[in-house]
Amino acid sequence: MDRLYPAHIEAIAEALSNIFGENKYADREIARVLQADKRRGSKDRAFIAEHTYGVVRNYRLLRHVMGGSKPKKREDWWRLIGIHLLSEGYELPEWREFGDFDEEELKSRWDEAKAIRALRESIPDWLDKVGEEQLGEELWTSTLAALNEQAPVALRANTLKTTPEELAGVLASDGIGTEPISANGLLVTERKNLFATKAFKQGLFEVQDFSSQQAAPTLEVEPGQTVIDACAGAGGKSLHLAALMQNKGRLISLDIHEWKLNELKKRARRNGVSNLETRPITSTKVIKRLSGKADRLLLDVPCSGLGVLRRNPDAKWKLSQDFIDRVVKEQTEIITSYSRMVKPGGKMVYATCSILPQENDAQVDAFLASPAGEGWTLEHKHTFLPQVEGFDGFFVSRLVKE
Ligand SMILES: C[S@@+](CC[C@H](N)C(=O)[O-])C[C@H]1O[C@@H](n2cnc3c(N)ncnc32)[C@H](O)[C@@H]1O
Repeated sequence: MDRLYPAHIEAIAEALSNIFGENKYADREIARVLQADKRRGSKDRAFIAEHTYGVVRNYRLLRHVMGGSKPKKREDWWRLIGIHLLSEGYELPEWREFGDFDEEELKSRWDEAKAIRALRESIPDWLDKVGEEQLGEELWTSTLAALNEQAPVALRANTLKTTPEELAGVLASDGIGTEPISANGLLVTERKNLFATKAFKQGLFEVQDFSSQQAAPTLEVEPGQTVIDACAGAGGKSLHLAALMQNKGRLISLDIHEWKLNELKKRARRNGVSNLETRPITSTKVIKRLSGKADRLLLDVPCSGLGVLRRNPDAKWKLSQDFIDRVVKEQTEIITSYSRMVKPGGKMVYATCSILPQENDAQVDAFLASPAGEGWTLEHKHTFLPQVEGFDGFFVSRLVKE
C-alpha cells in the first residue's frame, strides 16, 4: 500500500469538488490538478488520478456509506475519499480532516448496499433501468460490474513507421512493459506517462483501446481506395485507416467540429500520414457533393458512451435520458443521409462505443428496413463487452451496398 500524503488527498478533494460541483469533465480536471504542481513524481500523479477516478466511479455507493448527503465542503470530500481508501484496504492516518469513522456503521451500510445493484455498482436508478430493459438482467448486471473496473491501456503500433515487435522493443528500453493483444495492438503492462516518450513524439504509436482498434480493419479498406471517415473527431480511427491504406488513395475525414479536425491534422503529421484531407461539415452540401464517391465509409457515430464508462466514469453522472434520446435521433439521421456517399459495391461500417442495442443492432435493423437502406445488406456485426473481451464496450457492423 502506498503511504498517504495530505497534499494528495487535498488534490483529489479539489478535483472532485470541481467534477461534481462545477460539472467539469474528470479527465480534464485531473489533468489540470496534476499540472498545477509539477514537482510530483509519476507515482504521486498515478495515485491522485487513480483515486479521483475511484471516487467518481463509486460516488453513489460511497455517499450511501457516508450517510447519504451530498458532499459540499472540503471536509465532506475528505470523508468521502477516506471511505473510498478504507474500501481499498488502506489504514487511515489520524488526520483531523478525515474526522472519526464509526467502522461498524460503515460496514453495515456497505452490506446494505451490496444487495442493491444500482447502489453496489454506483449508477443512477434511471440508467440502471435503461440497461436492464435493453440488455436483460443477467447481461446488464455482468456488463455493469465490468464497466466499473479500471480500464487497461492499449496501444496501436503505427505500421506506417514501425512494427509492433519493434515498438515493443523501443518501449521496453524506456522501461515500459507491453504484451501483444492483436495484429498491431499492445497492452501496456506497466503504467507510465506514454505521451512523454520519444516513441510517441515520433508517431510510432497511438493510445487506442483494443475494441476501438477493431473498427478500421472491419471496413476492409485497400490501398488506393476512396475512404470517408464521416465522424472523424480527432481522428483515432482515421489514423488507423491511413495506416491500413498504406498512405495510398484518398482518405477524407469529416466532422461537424473543425477544432477536432485541426487536432487530427496535427496527429496525422506526427503519424506520417500523407493521404488524408479534412473537411468540416458546415452544411448538408458537404455530404451531397460526396454522394456516390466512397468505396468505404466509416460512421463512428456520436453515442451515449456507455461502453467506455471505465475510461469516463463521470459520464454516469452527466448522462440523461434526454441526451440518449437525442443521440439516438442523430444516429438515425447520420446513417440515413451519410450512407448515400457510398458507391455501388462499396461498404460501410456503423460503430458506436455504446453497449445499448437501441444505439447498435436496432439502428442497423431500422436502417435496413428503411427506404435509405434499400439495396444494403448486413455482412458482419459484433458487440465487444468488457467482461468478455476485457476491453471497452463497442459495437461494429459492416454493411455492403449492391
Ligand atoms: C464517437 S466520436 C468519433 C471518434 C473518432 N472517430 C475517433 O476515433 O477518435 C463521434 C464524432 O461525431 C461528431 N459528430 C456529431 N454529430 C455529427 C454529424 N452530424 N456529422 C458528423 N459528425 C458528427 C462528433 O463531433 C464526434 O467527433
